[in-house]
Amino acid sequence: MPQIKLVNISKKFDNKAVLENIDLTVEEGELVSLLGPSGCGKTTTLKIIAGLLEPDNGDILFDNSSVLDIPMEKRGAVIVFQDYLLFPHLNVYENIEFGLKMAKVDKIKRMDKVNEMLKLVQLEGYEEKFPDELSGGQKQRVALARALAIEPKVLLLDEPFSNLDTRLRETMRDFIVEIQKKLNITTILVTHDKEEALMISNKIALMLNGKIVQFGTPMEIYQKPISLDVANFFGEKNYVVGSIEKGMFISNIITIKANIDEAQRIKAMIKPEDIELIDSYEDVDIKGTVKSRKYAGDRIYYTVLVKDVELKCVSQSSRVFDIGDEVGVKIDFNNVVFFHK
Ligand SMILES: Nc1ncnc2c1ncn2[C@@H]1O[C@H](COP(=O)(O)OP(=O)(O)OP(=O)(O)O)[C@@H](O)[C@H]1O
Repeated sequence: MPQIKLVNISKKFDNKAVLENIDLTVEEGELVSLLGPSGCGKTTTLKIIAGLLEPDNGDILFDNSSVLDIPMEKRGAVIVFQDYLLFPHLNVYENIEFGLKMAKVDKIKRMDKVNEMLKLVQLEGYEEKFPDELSGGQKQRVALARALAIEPKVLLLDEPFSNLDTRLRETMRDFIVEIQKKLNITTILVTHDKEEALMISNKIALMLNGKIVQFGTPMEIYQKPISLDVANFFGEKNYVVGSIEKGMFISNIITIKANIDEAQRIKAMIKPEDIELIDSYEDVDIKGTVKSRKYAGDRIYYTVLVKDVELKCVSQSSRVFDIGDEVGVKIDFNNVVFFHK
């Protein structure tokens, strides 16, 4: 299964830049997510890799050879779209068989392959069913089986879970990751769901406005965002403004070590989950007052006023505080990230 390399890919629609200088390397057998908000160019990137669209500039390499001049059907990359695009007049067997027929694979081999795929996606016994007799999860498994039947080198998944309810979404995620690992197939998945990308990817390419703004492992990208835009994409954060003097970040509410150059205005990012609230009589340096509380079952969201700074925090502790309570505020300083303002 090949390594995929996008080199300086750009694309315009109606004179509007949709992709700008995209560079991306997906190693053999890796699952990489293209993550980003609606309209940032994820699907366009996927279509360019598959050969459904041509880039205006740049190159696409599979194992270091350009595939730009190779037509879609010979490129060895298949896309599974979010609406599955099953043929409604063909049954499950015929849907899975379709690509093999197009490739003129002989009948016995087709039968073997379809049966292998039915087993892989656990749909044995469903051969005669038509798409409208299937649940969303089953349709998706047929679409996956149809895509994998032709033994592609590259699997491209466009929001494959977005039409499924939460429970089924989790099951299908695990299922796809399992199959992807089993076949060791190089896979690129498009999603706007940050949690999904964090949970299933080897690496994430975060796209904003037609550019890849950060590429890294889920932990790198979440813990060490390189910009405020990246940080904010992953949810609400606290920003405390201060300065750097002699290796220390100094602000109104915290003074901590910071290994960055001296600067007058710096923002320290503190994630809500890195703040713990404790009873105020315990031994803590920072104290505050609970301003608001939102109960979300397994978590509680609080805002806490520390001097003139309002901090958001999320707690999974069984200790519940009331609005107006005086609390101790413990911050995990190891996870603080600094940005120049
Ligand atoms: N064939 C086309 N002609 C003109 N504009 C297009 C075409 N395809 C996509 N676009 C535009 O390009 C931009 C990027 O679209 P794309 O589908 O790649 O985004 P996306 O990140 O996949 O978004 P979504 O998650 O909503 O599908 C959008 O502004 C879209 O309107």
